Amino acid sequence: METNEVVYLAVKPNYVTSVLKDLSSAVRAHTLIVSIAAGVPTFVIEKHLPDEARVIRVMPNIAAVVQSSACVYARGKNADDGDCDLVTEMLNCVGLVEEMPEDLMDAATGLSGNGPAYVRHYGFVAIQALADGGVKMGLNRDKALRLAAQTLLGAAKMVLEQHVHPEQLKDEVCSTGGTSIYALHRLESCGFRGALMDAVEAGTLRSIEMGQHHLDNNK
Ligand SMILES: NC(=O)C1=CN([C@@H]2O[C@H](COP(=O)(O)OP(=O)(O)OC[C@H]3O[C@@H](n4cnc5c(N)ncnc54)[C@H](O)[C@@H]3O)[C@@H](O)[C@H]2O)C=CC1
Ligand SMILES: O=C(O)[C@@H]1CCC=N1
Repeated sequence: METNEVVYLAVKPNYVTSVLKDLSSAVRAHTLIVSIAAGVPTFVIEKHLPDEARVIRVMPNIAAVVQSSACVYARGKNADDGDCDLVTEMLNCVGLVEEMPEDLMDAATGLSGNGPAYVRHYGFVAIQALADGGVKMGLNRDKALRLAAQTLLGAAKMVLEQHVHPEQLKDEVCSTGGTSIYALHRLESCGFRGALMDAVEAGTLRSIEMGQHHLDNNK
C-alpha cells in the first residue's frame, strides 16, 4: 500500500472480521482504516490488524448521496488529530460531521444512521405519508411529493442553519386556533413522538447487541 493510504471498510458488519484477516498483512503504520460498519467497535477492528493500525469508526447517513448527511465518528487508539481532520474534511463534503466518544456511537446509529429509514417508513412527518395525505386531500402525487420533501428539508435547514429550536419552529407555525395546532393535536393523539423515540431506542439497542456479538466472538 502507498503512503497515507486510506482504506474504507464498507462491507456488512458480519463480513468485517474475514475481510480484516485478508487485509491485515497489507496494513502499515501509515494506513488509515475507516470503517462504516454498524455496531463494530474499533478495538475489534484493531484486534485483527497490526498493533500500530490507525482506525476510525464512522456512522454515516444515506443522505450523503445528496450532500446532506449527518455523520459521526469515533477514533481508535492510534488515530491522531491529523487522521480525524482528514475524515472530517472528507465527510464534510457530503454534509455535517461530528466526532464523539465511541460509547455514543450506538446512540448515533439509532438516531442518524437509521433515521432515514424511520422517516421513509414510519414517521408521521415522513415524506411519503405527508404526500399521501396531500393526495388524499386532492393534490396530485407529484406536487404532493415535492411539497412534502421540501417541507422536511426546510424545517431541517431552519434547525441547522438558523439554530431555531424545533419547539420554537412549531410554535411559530401553530397560529392560535389555526390549522396546524389541530393537525398537531392529531399527531400527539397518534403517539408520533413516542413511536420515533421507541425507534431510536430499538436501533441503539440493536447496535449495542451487534457490538456485544463481536465482543463475544473475539474473546
Ligand atoms: N445503508 C446505510 O444507510 C448504512 C450502512 N452502513 C454500513 O455500511 C456497511 C455496508 O452496508 P450497505 O451499503 O447497506 O450494504 P451493501 O450490501 O449495499 O454493500 C456491501 C458491499 O460490500 C461488498 N462486499 C461483500 N463482501 C466483500 C468482500 N469480501 N470484499 C469486498 N467487498 C465485499 C458487496 O459487494 C457490497 O458492494 C454496513 O457495515 C452497514 O452497517 C452504515 C450507515 C448507513
Ligand atoms: O441497518 C443497518 O444496519 C445500517 C446501519 C445504519 C443504517 N443502516
